[in-house]
Amino acid sequence: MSTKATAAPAKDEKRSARHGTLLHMRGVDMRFGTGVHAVDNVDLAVRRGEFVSLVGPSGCGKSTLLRIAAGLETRTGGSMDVSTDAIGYVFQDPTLLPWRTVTGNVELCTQLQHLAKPVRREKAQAAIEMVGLQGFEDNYPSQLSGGMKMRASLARALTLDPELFLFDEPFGAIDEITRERLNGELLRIFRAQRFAGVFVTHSIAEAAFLSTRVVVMSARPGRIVGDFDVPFDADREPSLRADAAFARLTGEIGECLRAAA
Ligand SMILES: Nc1ncnc2c1ncn2[C@@H]1O[C@H](COP(=O)(O)OP(=O)(O)OP(=O)(O)O)[C@@H](O)[C@H]1O
Repeated sequence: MSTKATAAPAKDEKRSARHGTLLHMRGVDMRFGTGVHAVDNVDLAVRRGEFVSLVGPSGCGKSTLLRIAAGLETRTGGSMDVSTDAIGYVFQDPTLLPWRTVTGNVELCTQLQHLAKPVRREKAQAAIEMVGLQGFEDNYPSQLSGGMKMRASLARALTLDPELFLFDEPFGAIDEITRERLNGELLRIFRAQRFAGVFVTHSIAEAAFLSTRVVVMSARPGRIVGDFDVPFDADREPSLRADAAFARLTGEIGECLRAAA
């Protein structure tokens, strides 16, 4: 999918794809019809194998930026290349259909793509196993915990084999222990799939634990005011959160965030 607004889209798109850049925003701006200036002149490039978290004060335009990347919202300025059609999006809410089982929900996207039933069954089962929901295939959403619903939502997006995976604060409403477990599982999936990830969160610790880069946005209109490389190995254990280097990094990100608020 390309949503470029510049004069030479094909050339730029090929250049981005060659460098593995799946999302490239240049000077992206968003002013809503209500007069709210949500996003101000954002430059953001995300390559395959990068997991970029966006942190920033509430209302600074993080979700808006993600929705623009997904093509759910049309920017009012700047340009953007998205060099893939395989985009996964996980919302804050699991958005499961209550009348469908876990398998039925996970199959939904591939069903909308008109994939043959055996193919979508196979993809759904693989995704269900990837998120650790095996044994619950026939359960309905009302029979699942909040964490399990989120796993099902993640599995549904995984069936699309996303190359660009966008997450809008998916674990915000989940208790801390389950959230840490889901962070570990998402990291494992990222290591296996190597998509380009953009993850919106309010938690600095979650951002630093999951990401290869943490981008800090200012208060609205959201601008990028900090971009931190995360130096830890891809193979991260929960104990990393207690590491002195981890505390130093989250401290620096927190300082940047406080100055930006
Ligand atoms: N469709 C819309 N029409 C008008 N204003 C909107 C629309 N969507 C978002 N906004 C406004 O744009 C600003 C940015 O909203 P957005 O949801 O992107 O912020 P956020 O950083 O994700 O917030 P939070 O961290 O609280 O979820 C807010 O002031 C919001 O009210």
